[in-house]
Amino acid sequence: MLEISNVSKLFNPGTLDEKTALVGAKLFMKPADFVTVIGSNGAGKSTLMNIISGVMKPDAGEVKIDNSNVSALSEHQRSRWIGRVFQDPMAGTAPRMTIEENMAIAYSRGKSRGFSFGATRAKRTIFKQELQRLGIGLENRLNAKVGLLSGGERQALSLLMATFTRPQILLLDEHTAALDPARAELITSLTESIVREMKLTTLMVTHNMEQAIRLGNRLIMMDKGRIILDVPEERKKDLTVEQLLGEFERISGKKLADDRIVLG
Ligand SMILES: Nc1ncnc2c1ncn2[C@@H]1O[C@H](COP(=O)(O)OP(=O)(O)OP(=O)(O)O)[C@@H](O)[C@H]1O
Repeated sequence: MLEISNVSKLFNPGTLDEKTALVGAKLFMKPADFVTVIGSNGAGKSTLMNIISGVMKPDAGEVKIDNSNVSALSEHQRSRWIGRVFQDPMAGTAPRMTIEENMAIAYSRGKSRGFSFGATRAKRTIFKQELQRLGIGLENRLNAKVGLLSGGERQALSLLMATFTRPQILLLDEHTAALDPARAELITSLTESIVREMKLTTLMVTHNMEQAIRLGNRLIMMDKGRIILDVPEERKKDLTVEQLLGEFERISGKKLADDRIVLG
């Protein structure tokens, strides 16, 4: 489903500010794989997400979705296959537009030109049904400006908008990190149910070790631009946070340095 082969990325090459972000990164994900990603500061996690979504081009290597090489396609061209939710609740939605208008934009993703952004009665019914899944009453606030929603409400809407056209790949970029614990838990459980129901192939970066172990069927750990550990479902089930930190230390020869680490 998603195949990343030998992807490398170096920022500011040949300058004092040279930074290695990815070194020959390889990752193969099967359909419906839900992979959590943890790693030290500057390990390359966001760069990996940016290269998959087309925000950045790698210096070398390829990204394939469903066996098609998408490396030459822009972020916009890839958006019909990729849904993404960012850490910042402000990032995934248009604040000056209403919930309904935001939903209409997400709904039109991947549809042909000439598709109207307007919300017809039929579309409005679909939007309401979808919003009901979130269980936070947004279906009764279709005309509310998104900028007036709380961070948790906006993140729930972003998650819905990123997924309701069933993307081939869902990228979750620390999408619960900016929320308070109760809202983070709400978004986490919504994520779990949407991913499970839609069988979405999902890659989720998190700084929450407990969440990384609990969610998904596979866990990868990154350090210095490389995937240094890939834990399959059978091993992940019984893993503890202490064991995970120990594994990191054993492989990388240092303690996990992550200033946003949450042990759970
Ligand atoms: N646009 C950029 N310009 C220059 N250097 C960059 C850029 N983006 C990332 N880097 C550098 O590339 C490396 C990898 O960064 P990246 O943001 O992918 O790491 P990360 O694993 O997401 O880190 P964190 O968990 O701290 O957010 C770091 O050294 C970072 O400073």
